[in-house]
Amino acid sequence: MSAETEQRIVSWHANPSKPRFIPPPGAVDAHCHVFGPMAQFPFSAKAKYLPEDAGPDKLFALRDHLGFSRNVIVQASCHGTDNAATLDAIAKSDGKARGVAVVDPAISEDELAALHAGGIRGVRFNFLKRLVDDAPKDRFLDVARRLPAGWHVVIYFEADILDELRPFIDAIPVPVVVDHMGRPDVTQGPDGADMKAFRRLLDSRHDIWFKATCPDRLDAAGAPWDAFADAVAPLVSDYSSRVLWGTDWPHPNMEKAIPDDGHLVDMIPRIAPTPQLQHKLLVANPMTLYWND
Ligand SMILES: O=C(O)c1cc(C(=O)O)oc(=O)c1
Repeated sequence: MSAETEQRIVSWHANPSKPRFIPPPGAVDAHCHVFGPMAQFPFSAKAKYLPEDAGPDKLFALRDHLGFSRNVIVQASCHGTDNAATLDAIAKSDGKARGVAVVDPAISEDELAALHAGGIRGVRFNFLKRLVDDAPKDRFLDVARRLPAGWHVVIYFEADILDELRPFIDAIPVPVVVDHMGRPDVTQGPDGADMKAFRRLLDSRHDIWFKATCPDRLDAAGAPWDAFADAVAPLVSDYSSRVLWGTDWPHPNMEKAIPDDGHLVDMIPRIAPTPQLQHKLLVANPMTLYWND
């Protein structure tokens, strides 16, 4: 554990409200995480934050409270490349969760096959310097070429490195899912420079997907996150067949501005106003990527 994070932090709301929006049957929370429990699944020695336990029981209780049916559990950076906590949560989900792993690029074919059997359907490449020590593009591409059939790559980066990352993204030989839209400055509006650059990326390939997630991270004004709604609604409508939604629970690193998950769910009809869009965002799209077998 890194020296600056000795105290365990809580980054999630203790008592989230019941959303007014009722998700359609079969709705998937396609971006969430588990932390530990630490006694069973210790955090990585390289972790940049040390959270309190946020295990599968809490995650599945939240799923039910919010009116969702399934989860896609994304390996959190605090667990490094040991996916045991994520796999444990998937195993306890009764088939209602699938996952995205973080792997050492030297991983063997047998280990990849074991992850597949455990419900993993993608690998995550994280480029945020505050979360990971290094992001070796050549090694990432090497593992991206060896993934099991039907898998994709999830990539997390900030808007200011999108141009620099373009050759790398262009070379990924499987579908790509962009976490949190590559963190655009939503206060620039729907036609701002960041959204335009992100649209150019989406237009460059038809198999690049994105998560319309994290108003709490991207809109510092706080709930009801109007700038986020204004900037993101046109993107959801224009690229409705390749957009996903998730809570981001337990909101790693958000301990100073913890969002109410019920309020996050109430963002859905503002960025996806029709039942057709809501069904794509919450059911059809995530089922295509994660339950396509
Ligand atoms: O912006 C973040 O701090 C963050 C961190 C993690 C993680 O630690 O894996 O995941 C996310 O989706 C977002």
